[in-house]
Amino acid sequence: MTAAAATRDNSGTPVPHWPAPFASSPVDATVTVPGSKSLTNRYLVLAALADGPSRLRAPLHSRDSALMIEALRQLGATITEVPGDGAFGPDLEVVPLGQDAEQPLTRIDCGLAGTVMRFVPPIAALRNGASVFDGDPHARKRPMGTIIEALRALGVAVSAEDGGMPSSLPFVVEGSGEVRGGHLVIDASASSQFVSALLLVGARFTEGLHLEHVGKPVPSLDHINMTVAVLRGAGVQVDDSVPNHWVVQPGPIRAFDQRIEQDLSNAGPFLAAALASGGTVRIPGWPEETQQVGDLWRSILAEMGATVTLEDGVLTVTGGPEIKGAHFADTSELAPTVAALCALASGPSRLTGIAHLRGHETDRLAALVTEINRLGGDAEETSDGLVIRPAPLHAGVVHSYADHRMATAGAILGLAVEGVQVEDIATTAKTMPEFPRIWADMLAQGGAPQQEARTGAEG
Ligand SMILES: O=C(O)C1=C[C@@H](OP(=O)(O)O)[C@@H](O)[C@H](O)C1
Ligand SMILES: C=C(OP(=O)(O)O)C(=O)O
Repeated sequence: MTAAAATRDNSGTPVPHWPAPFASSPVDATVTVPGSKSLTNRYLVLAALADGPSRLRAPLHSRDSALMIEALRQLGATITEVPGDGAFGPDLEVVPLGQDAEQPLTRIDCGLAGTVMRFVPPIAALRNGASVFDGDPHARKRPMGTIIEALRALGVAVSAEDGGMPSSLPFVVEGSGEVRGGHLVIDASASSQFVSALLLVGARFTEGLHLEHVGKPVPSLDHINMTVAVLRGAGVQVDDSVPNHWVVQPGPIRAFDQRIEQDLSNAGPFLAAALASGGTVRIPGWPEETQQVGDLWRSILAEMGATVTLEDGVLTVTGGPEIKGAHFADTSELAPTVAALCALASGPSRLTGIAHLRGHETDRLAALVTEINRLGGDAEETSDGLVIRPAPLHAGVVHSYADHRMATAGAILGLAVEGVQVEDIATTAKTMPEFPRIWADMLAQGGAPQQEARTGAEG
């Protein structure tokens, strides 16, 4: 896999690599992270489709949420920032999009956000007008065919801007103001987001939606369960009692006032710091009950040798003398963080059920193997995951491939291996613009003294 070229800012000037702080003693810190990307973008979609104004409290403010807000504004929703009590930015008030006369052509920038490129086209189908979808260069490589075919099967015209048949971004959705819905068969084996996208709008189809998946297993099932839970919370009837079938009854989506949980997937790198440094990290406000896949950190990190407790809403993770290798199936978006820990483990690890990570922000399996091995590690791709064996790591540059979770994986490796630099740490802005600051704060709290910043170098 070719490593990314040196990052440049808007004026073309090379941006120095980020010297990953090395933990010369165990971390001992309490950390909170911004709101969940998956919950923020689901609630934004539901609010745009709801039967009245809604409020999101303590939502995420990041590139992915900004792209979702802008996309929904383009489709006619009014979204306003209002003061709130969240530590990471204002609340959001959303006035849903109308169902008016013909609307002018609009352009939607999906960036690299899977939730925008998958969740928004079905909403555009309900709009009376054409919407052009495009995104970052790598977004054009992410799997989109299932959504395009699904909309066509529902009677919605989707074409390339030159009139051809697209199978990926960019494409044009010609909304006619309504979608009949009914029984729809799709292959969602490349991304759970295909299922979530259609379920989120299903209640607004005239006949509702009976969605059926056929093909290899759907990955990231926790994210579909999250979609079903938020829909039910907004009064939508969803029957998911038969595997691979979801039936959404037609009807209104109730307006809501909803506090967004912190992003438990993004809590992962901080919790991993406890293992990487043999220290302790506490996260207050850990939800008692959640649909977020990041709740799996409790079992994953325990299996890797940490002591994990959840008391009075505070998750405490303490690393042991060594990180244990393990076998994990379907770690979904947690996989890059898990892989970084596996590269520091004393025994071999296997990650399975994550073939679809090849279609994420980058081909994550190839990127992880390349970057772990670049530091002297021993990682190998399998047909559906990774094998990572113990090997002494050394200093070097970890490339991010515009992938926020590759950048944070580099930060974890840098805690345990002196002299690691991360190319394009700013890519963490996709879901956590505050990452470098929160990481530095964690290290400044005690335990590990933060290493002097080293001069960035091109690698
Ligand atoms: O619906 C969501 O919010 C997400 C679903 C998952 O996508 P895949 O099913 O493509 O893995 C996950 O990896 C992504 O980060 C967020
Ligand atoms: C796969 C991810 O993002 P997206 O929502 O763009 O698919 C991720 O955040 O790990």
